[in-house]
Amino acid sequence: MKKLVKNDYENMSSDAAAIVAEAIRKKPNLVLGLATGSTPLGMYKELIRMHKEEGLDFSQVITFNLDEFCGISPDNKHSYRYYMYQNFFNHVNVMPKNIYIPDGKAEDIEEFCREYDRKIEEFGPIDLQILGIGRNGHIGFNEPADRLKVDTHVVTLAEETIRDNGSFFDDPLDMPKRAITMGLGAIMKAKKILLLANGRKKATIMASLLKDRHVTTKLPASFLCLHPDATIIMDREAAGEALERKTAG
Ligand SMILES: N[C@@H]1[C@@H](O)[C@H](O)[C@@H](COP(=O)(O)O)O[C@@H]1O
Repeated sequence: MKKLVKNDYENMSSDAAAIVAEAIRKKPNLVLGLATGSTPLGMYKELIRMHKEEGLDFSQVITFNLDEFCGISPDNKHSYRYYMYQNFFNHVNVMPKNIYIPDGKAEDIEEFCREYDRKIEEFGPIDLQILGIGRNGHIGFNEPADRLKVDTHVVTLAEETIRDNGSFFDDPLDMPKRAITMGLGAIMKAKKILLLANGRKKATIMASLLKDRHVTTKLPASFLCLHPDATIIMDREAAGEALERKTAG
């Protein structure tokens, strides 16, 4: 696993965007796995700038989002679909037919999950998967558990995740308790993985991930240690404890 420590959030974001842009220039019909949350916002902003100022072309790119809340309609401003359109898709030339995001309102959710995996297999494997990380080590919404699922599935969110995300809702009690997430299978089959982490609130989990070097279902991101081409880009704040522990030990 490659680790890059950048001075700040802006540098982390522009490095991530540069990696995405290079991949698209090499392969215009790139299959790109996308993440939500506050972490990749800077990367999306930079990619939009590159599209507008440098003509970065997304017209053949195929995107698969990692996750979506259950029971939330696509036009709900708290849905990840809404987030993706607001923060990225509305500002670049990704074709709507090439955008795949789990449907939190699917009537037959189990069948939807199977179909999502079939689509990933049809176009995939994912060439480049962008990931954030939860404070408990989740990737997508694969929460720490005794067993991690391979396929796209419905997950009951961890208390910590509900607390962390609840503040984005007008009433934190409206925060859905379940979500659809891509499983570890499609994530680990991605040819290249880029995990982004910034801010002090991620320092403890990054220290566990980088220092302990265990693979455990209790820290889903630890599986990235086994991936042949995974890179972590973090800012100094997120890397802080890992760097300190390294110096100390
Ligand atoms: N499901 C998402 C993840 O895909 C995201 O990476 C993570 C971190 O979020 P943030 O970037 O806001 O810290 O938690 C959310 O709950």
